[in-house]
Amino acid sequence: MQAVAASAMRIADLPGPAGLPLVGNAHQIRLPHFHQQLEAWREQYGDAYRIRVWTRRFVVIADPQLAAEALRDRPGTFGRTARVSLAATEMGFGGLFASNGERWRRQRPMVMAAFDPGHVRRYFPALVHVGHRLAARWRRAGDAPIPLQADLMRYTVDVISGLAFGTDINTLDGEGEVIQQHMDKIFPALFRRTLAPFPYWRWAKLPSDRRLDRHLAAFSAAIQEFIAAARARMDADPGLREAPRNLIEAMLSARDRHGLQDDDVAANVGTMLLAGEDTTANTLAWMLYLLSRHRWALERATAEVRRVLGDDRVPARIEQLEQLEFIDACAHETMRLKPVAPLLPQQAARDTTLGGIAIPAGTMCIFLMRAPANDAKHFPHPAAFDPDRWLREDAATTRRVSMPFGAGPRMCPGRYLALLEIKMAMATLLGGFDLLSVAAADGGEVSERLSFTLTPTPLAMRLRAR
Ligand code: HEM
Repeated sequence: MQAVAASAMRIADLPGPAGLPLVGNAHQIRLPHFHQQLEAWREQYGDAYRIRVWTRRFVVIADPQLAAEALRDRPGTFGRTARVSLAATEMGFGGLFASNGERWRRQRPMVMAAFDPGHVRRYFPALVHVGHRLAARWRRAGDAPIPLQADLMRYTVDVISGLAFGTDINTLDGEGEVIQQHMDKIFPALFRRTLAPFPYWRWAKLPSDRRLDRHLAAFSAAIQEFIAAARARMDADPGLREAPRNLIEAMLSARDRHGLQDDDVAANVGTMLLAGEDTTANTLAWMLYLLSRHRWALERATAEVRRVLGDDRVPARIEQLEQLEFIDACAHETMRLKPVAPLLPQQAARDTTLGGIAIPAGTMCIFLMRAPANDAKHFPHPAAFDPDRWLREDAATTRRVSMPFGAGPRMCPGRYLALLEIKMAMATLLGGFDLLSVAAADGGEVSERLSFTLTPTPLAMRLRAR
């Protein structure tokens, strides 16, 4: 990243869609389809253009090299937008994802340690246990349609609370009220608030804001329970202060030594639940949908799982998951076509230039992450579902352009866990069941909706136990 050169192009000189006097381009944007609108404008205006939403000006960048350059230059030059930070902090999630600068720097190593491959591998027996519960849940469903995303979210929340909080909340065996039903409302609300023209809810609350407050209160009570349980374990066994076994214990023991506050601990517990739930569950939902539409790939994936598992119906050893090459390729191909983060908004923390464009401090940049990964310039037959492109010799180039976990120092710390969870769920499903169908629960078309993450229309899955 260079300092601003006198010859740099001004944002006002970039091409972009014409807007109306007051609203700019706001009237052309429907939030659930914001990403598709930005991708369509990219076809017209190229890899760098500008838009205005009310008073806020955005530079939209779809060049993968420039995106990687900016994402690497964090926390110094770019960071999460002030809107995301503020809206998340107001809702109680001012943890790692929403922080910038020193506050981010202080938290990142702790989170990285909690999700490092060595730690995640030690958790594997508990993951096997959750896999068995998922299989049992699906066997209980029999021939009935399975609400795919809802079940997958039970799975991901059970995994994350076991791994990061040391609490077995077991929502997979339950049917009633679960923590996920609050998270379902919180994530989309956070997204809406980050793009709202002004923060009206600070002055007057609509009925939807009051409902959100109730969900936030219930969610916060659940978080406090995780923290209280961890405190009780640490009081009973003071040795855990020196050798914490999971993220929540690490944060509690670092609280005194590294100046973390109670609020930081709660904010990160909430952050991990949100960041770990929706992302992995929706990636799995998209993957099952795409496999159901490409029967040849489904058959190959099924054959691979059954060969590797032998007599097991649920994986018993991590080495089995590590042999699932084709499943791994299917996961990457799914994240190329349906990345849960098709765009990454960032705000410039200081004056800079990016690709010859002068970017003053405070400018909002939106990096389009899916567009280049679906461009014939970088990928032959970009619209095809072709997992083999990840197994070919030139896969390294493929990986440089498709960046589903982001890039640079803020790259997703949960990526190793996410891929392991994905393989565990897929092996449990294909090992123990035949996948009959995945379709929109209402019988209509399956479409994309952006609500912080890219989600499919609610899906129903049918299985037959082997
Ligand atoms: C398939 C699943 C997942 C995908 C596609 C995904 C994707 C992403 C992306 C794109 C980012 C932004 C990276 C950037 O700014 O460069 C991110 C950040 C983050 N992810 Fe994930 N993620 C997944 C699963 C998880 C899991 C399982 C966790 C663990 C709980 C997690 C925790 C986080 C956190 C805490 C951040 C913020 C990191 C920071 O700002 O330093 N994610 N993720």
